[in-house]
Amino acid sequence: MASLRRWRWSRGGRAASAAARVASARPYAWLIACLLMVVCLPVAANGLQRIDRIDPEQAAQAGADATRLAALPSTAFEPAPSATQLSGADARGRGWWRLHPVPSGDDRVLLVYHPYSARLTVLAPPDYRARRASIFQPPARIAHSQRALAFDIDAPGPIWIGVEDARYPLQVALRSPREYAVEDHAHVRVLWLALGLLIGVALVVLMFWSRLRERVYLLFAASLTSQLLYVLCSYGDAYVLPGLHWLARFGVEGIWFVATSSTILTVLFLLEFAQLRPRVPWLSRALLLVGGWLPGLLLVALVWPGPSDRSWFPPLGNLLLLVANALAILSLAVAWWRGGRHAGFVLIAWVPLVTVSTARAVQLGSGVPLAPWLEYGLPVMEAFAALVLVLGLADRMLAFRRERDVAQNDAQHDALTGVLNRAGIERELRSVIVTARRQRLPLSVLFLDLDHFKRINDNFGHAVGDACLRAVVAAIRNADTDGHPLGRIGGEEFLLLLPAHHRRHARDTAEAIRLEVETSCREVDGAAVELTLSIGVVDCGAGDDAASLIRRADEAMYEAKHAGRNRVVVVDGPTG
Ligand SMILES: Nc1nc2c(ncn2[C@@H]2O[C@H](COP(=O)(O)OP(=O)(O)OP(=O)(O)O)[C@@H](O)[C@H]2O)c(=O)[nH]1
Repeated sequence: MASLRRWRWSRGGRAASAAARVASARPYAWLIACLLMVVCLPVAANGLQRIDRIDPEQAAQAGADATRLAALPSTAFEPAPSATQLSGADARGRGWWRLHPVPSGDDRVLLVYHPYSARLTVLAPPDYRARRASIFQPPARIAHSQRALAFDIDAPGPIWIGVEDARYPLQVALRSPREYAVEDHAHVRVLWLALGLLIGVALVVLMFWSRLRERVYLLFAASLTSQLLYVLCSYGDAYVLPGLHWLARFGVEGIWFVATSSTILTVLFLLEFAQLRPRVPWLSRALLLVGGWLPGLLLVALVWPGPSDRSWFPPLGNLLLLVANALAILSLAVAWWRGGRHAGFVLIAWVPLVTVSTARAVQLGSGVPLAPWLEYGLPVMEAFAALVLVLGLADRMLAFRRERDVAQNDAQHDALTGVLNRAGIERELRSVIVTARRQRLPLSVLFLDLDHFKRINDNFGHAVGDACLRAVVAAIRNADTDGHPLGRIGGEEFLLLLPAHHRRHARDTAEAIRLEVETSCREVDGAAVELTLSIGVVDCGAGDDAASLIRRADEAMYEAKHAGRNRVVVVDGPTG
């Protein structure tokens, strides 16, 4: 046994060092490394010499009675093909087996892994009294996870196991209590690492929804929660968790209900998040039918009172899941190909998840034992998908923010000249007044108006008039190299804000602008326009607000007009 453990650990060690090499080669190779570790979780010899399958009819006649089972003729037993699993159950998942343990003087634990829907009856030495268990009937004192149903074996001798409702061959093993504890801890670590991630992401997404009230967040959180619940129920851990043990009363039908609800919620989330409806209308309709409406009908049929036989459910449910998965991948691929960036995110998240969930559906449907990679494939890939989709949500928020910024920019800027529009410059003025007051700094405002602009339009046309407005803005920027806030507040009227400028300093800037326009805007677009500016300058007084500053600057500009245009007029503040 010790050499076997050494071999196992050296195998795990080689896998880990190989994984480390991969990790240095690629940035996301840690994920592959994690998967390798999971796939290479130690598998011990199972402590059994042989398993015999008992003829179903003769086992039924003997009932759950070890004495009568032991008295069956040798023709009632046939060696099972494998000494690690209870294979050969009938179509309803029923059967009886006799286990021959490897002789040992130590106490051991009989483990039946991943029982899922199976209900067990175990007759074991020394007393051979019937002990019944399933994940829906957990023992009163829980010492381990529900990964395996465990029965203490205190004495040598054959063990009898009766199974009902098994959906695939069950793996069995006899281990020492210590070995059981070690392997169970390894399992709990891996499982709860993945589930913890899922829970964390679901909570964060729920918080986002509580503030943003966008349906896509709610659907995402609901999809994650239902996936989490499915893993917890199918692994049996839900039934030992406080607040969830009541789910045990629904048995395996409860698991089917959760699985189908999870498919529906996930499909609704995909449709919304990847914007499949506008991008791939036909495919999204088909997806909604196969992944939404039909599973919904199945759910209604499942809870509908009537005949208790629900064996029709798993094949139908699994079939719908497989078709919905295929449709989802196809829809996402087409949407991505048509430029849907978020469909790309979902594809990256979904392909591994769909692969493992399809494999799980095939495993459940075909009755092959649960493989180690598949045991953790589902929770690990769900956690991976959750993380990628959070990235996708962040990307979606970024795209919305960019759109909002563009809209905000458009709303505050003049399309013709690119400077702030009236609303934009007034907002800026209110802000610089507050700052100037807080910092006890001066603030000057220039009101600039083109002289005889009507004539330019009349003589040269509006196109030249527009070009003149752009030329004036360029000239103002040339003269005011510090790029102070500039806005167009009317047809040919501009406002320039000069924070930290005293009146005299502002007058110099205004004069420089006036001169620049006069000299550089004589000709625009080949037209001899001879542009000039009349400029009013005021500084911000104690009693000023944005409106009074603009009004006083406008009055100063009018004084410049009346004084003959092409000049700068500075007026004193109301209170100095
Ligand atoms: N090309 C062009 N013209 C505009 C635009 N907005 C307003 N205008 C014109 O600007 C002219 C403004 O004329 P007025 O208000 O009479 O002023 P003015 O001719 O410059 O005369 P003073 O200001 O007194 O020197 C009008 O003819 C408007 O049609 C614009 O975006 N493009």
